[in-house]
Order: sequence, then C-alpha cells, then structure tokens
Amino acid sequence: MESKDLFTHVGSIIASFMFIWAMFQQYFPYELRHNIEKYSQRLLVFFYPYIQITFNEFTGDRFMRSDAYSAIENYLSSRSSTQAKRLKADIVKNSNQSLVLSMDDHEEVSDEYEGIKLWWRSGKNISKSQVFSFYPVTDEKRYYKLTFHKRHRDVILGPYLTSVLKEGRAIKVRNRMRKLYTNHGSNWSHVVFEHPATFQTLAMEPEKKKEIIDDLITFSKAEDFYARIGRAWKRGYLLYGPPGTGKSTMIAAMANLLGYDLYDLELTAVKDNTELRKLLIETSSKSIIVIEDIDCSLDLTGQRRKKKEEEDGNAKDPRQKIEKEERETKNSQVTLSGLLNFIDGLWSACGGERLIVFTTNYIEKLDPALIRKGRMDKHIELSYCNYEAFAVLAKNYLNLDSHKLFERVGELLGETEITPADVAEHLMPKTVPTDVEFSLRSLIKELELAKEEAKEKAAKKEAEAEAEAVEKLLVVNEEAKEEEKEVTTTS
Ligand SMILES: Nc1ncnc2c1ncn2[C@@H]1O[C@H](COP(=O)(O)OP(=O)(O)OP(=O)(O)O)[C@@H](O)[C@H]1O
Repeated sequence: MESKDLFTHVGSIIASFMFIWAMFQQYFPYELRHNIEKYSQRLLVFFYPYIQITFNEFTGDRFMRSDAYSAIENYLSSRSSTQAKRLKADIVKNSNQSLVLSMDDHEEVSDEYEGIKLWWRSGKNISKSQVFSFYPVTDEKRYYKLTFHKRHRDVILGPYLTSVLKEGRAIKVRNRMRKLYTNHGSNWSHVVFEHPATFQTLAMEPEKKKEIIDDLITFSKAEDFYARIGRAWKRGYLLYGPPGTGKSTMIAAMANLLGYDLYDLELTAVKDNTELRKLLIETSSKSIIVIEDIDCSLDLTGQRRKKKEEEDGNAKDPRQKIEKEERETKNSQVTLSGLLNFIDGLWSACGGERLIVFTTNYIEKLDPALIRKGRMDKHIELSYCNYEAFAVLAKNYLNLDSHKLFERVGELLGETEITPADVAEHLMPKTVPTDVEFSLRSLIKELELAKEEAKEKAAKKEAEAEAEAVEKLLVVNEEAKEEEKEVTTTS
C-alpha cells in the first residue's frame, strides 16, 4: 500500500472512531456512559500489567504548586534534555541565571532503577475556568504520569520514588537563588546572596583547604548517618584568627560550595533566649547560621557580669548607676546556656541540615563549654599570610604563577606577620594594564617595613623586660640590705 493510501485509511478510521465517540457521548445517558467507562477501565486493568501513578501540579490548594511535582520536574530535567524531542526552557533566577530544560507536554522519557525500566510522561488537562471573566479563561492542569510493571510495585513505590524526590529537591536547592538573612530583633529579613568567594580563591594551605572541603561535603551527604546514630543533622565550626585573615570569606565560600542560605545572626540585637529560640526555629534547612565575633556578642564567661558588679560598686553617683542600668537592660539578655541548649539539640525538631559557624578573633576568651567537641566539631585557624596563601592571591589578583620577586616575598613572609587582607590590598590593580612588578614591589616594601617595625617592637620589649628585671634585682637587694640592718641592730 502506498503511504498516501495508508494515511487515507488511518484518517478514515480515526474519523469513524470520533463519530462513534460523539454519538456515544450524545445519545447514551450519563449513568450508562459512566458505568461503561468504569467497567471498561476495570477490564483494562485486569489485562494491563502496568501500574500508573499521576502526580498533579496542583493538589488541593490551586495556588500552591505540589512539592512532589516540582521535585519530579527537576529530577527529570537532565533526562528530558537528552531524551525528549520537544523541550521547554526557562531561566532560573540564581546567581548564574542558568537555563533549565524540562520536557514539553505529552512527551515521554524513560528511566531505569536497579535494572527496572519505567517511563515518565508529561501531560495536561484543560478545563474551562469557573471564575467569571470577560475573556475565555482555561485552566491547564499539568501532571506527570509514571508507568511501571506491577511486579516492581514495592521497589518503585518505596526506594525509587524516595530517591526521585530527594534528588529532585536537591537539584531545586542547587538551582535556587540563595539568600542572606539578617535579624532585626526577632525577625529575619533577607537579600539575595551573591558573594563570589569560593574555596578556589581562598588563600590558605592546599591540604588544609582540602580537609575542610571534604568535611563539608561528607556532612552534606550524611543524612542517613545522622539518622542512624540519632543525632541532629548539624555541625559546628569555629573559625578563629586575627582580623582580615579570611573568616567571613571562608563562610561565603562554604555557602557557595554547598549551595546553602546564610543566616547572619546578630546576637546583640536578640532580646532574650525566647527570641533566640524563635529565630533559630525559623531558619530553613540547608543553611549556615553564622554568629560573628562571638566573644563580643555574649556574656560568655560570666566575667562581664562580675566586672559590671564591680563597676556598680565603684559608681558613687546614683545618676551614673541608673544610666549604667539602662544601658544594660537595652543589651541582649541571651545567655550562654540559652545558646548551648539550642546547639545541643533543642532544635533537632527542626530537621534538615544546618551548619553553625562561630567566628572570633580571640579564641582564648571563649568559654570551654562553648567550643568543646560535639558543639563546635571543627576548629579552623585562619592565620597570617604564608607563601602558599600568597601564591593563591597572586594567581587570583595578578594571574601570576611565578615571578622573579616571589622568592623575596616568600622570605619576608616567613619573617613577618601580615594578613591576607593586607597582601590582597597591594595586589589590587592600580594601573591599566596592571603593572605586576609595581604591585609586588609595593608588597615587598610593606613587608620590609613590617619586619623593621616588628624588630623595633621586639627590641623595645626586650629593653623593657631587662629594665624590669634590673628593677626587681634592685628591690631584692634593697630588701636584703634592710634585713641585714635589722639583724645587726637586734644582735
Ligand atoms: N584567606 C583569604 N583568602 C582570600 N582573600 C582573603 C583572605 N583573607 C582575607 N581576604 C581578603 O581580605 C578581605 C577581608 O577578609 P575577611 O573579611 O574575610 O576577614 P575576617 O577574618 O572575616 O576579618 P574580621 O575578623 O575583621 O571580620 C576580604 O574581602 C578578602 O578579599
């Protein structure tokens, strides 16, 4: 049969079928039609060995997209782009403005799980809207239909669907626009988080960097582990080191590595433990909660209270006392135990992974209870710039792998203490095109100056120590003479 004839034949079959269907719809009473449809469906199910599950875009609430539907959409995205012939494209508003593809309506893609083959089909139902409008409004209800053989029912309904939803949600998190939250009293407000820092651009020793990256990735994949050992899925990091050594930069790099939101918690703006609790409960899963300069934010050791009492005792003027009391009541009433309680798992009820990061410039000021293992699981020291850190900065700022002046910079870095922030300042381009030699020489000058200053400081300190020792010796001699005198007068 010629192809033209074939199409004519198929066309007439379809036309006949449509005619019969129209007659059926028009002349058969609704009750009878309903029963015929019902029993024919049952007959089909009896012989048809496949199971179908429909995931609707909207369930119940017509304004709330189903979580399962969007997870499946994300899950199918990569399969759709390789298998489907008709695709829909959309821009995701994340920092990269990435293009996300999904299969168009009435497309089908296959999937495989532990050797089991299954099919996902996208579709839509169109119905006239019940809402009054001058324009014809149609409601499109999209859905995904999963088809698989009934002998695999348990595997597909159990582990397969769980993994689909999990992977789909993870993709959604990776693609979303991340946020930086800050608290004003007991409320969070947010802006889009677009810090460009990455571990690649972070200046520190490569082994140390790798260790931190591995730790973070292991944590982010350890949901089952934490569930098995019965611990809240959280991890505490303490970043310490002098100002300008990259603590904030590292936090941004952590958030970018894991795709987490950031919650910058200003403890001094939190009234009391109840407000703290509310704020922490409101944080979302996959987030980093940051408390910067923890030593300045909280009465950590009880020393501040003691100091206050002393000061109160010393304040003779009653007006001074009232002013001081007013100042104190305005301050945060959050206590160390309030914070520890929360870290220890009161918030386990929140579920989902969270990192807590504390930063301080003075680790020695912190209460040991706060930083013991289990609360702050990893202590990371960010220190002055060494040669390895400088090499990263030189690559980032000047795109340099080597230079004749590197050796001198290396020597001086071994003898001086300079922060990566100060080094970075010298490597910032000052001219167009960038004068690499000028930047390196200016850094060397700064390092030599710092070395001289350090030498002078050390000499001054030594002289002071010597003077103190001489003074002590004189006092001892004086006392000895006095004692001698006393002995001779009594004898
Ligand atoms: N280790 C580093 N790697 C790359 N850049 C760094 C590093 N340390 C500092 N910088 C640069 O110096 C600037 C200041 O660093 P950052 O704010 O991260 O330091 P910090 O330790 O958090 O300081 P502070 O204790 O004052 O908050 C950053 O903008 C960054 O560009």
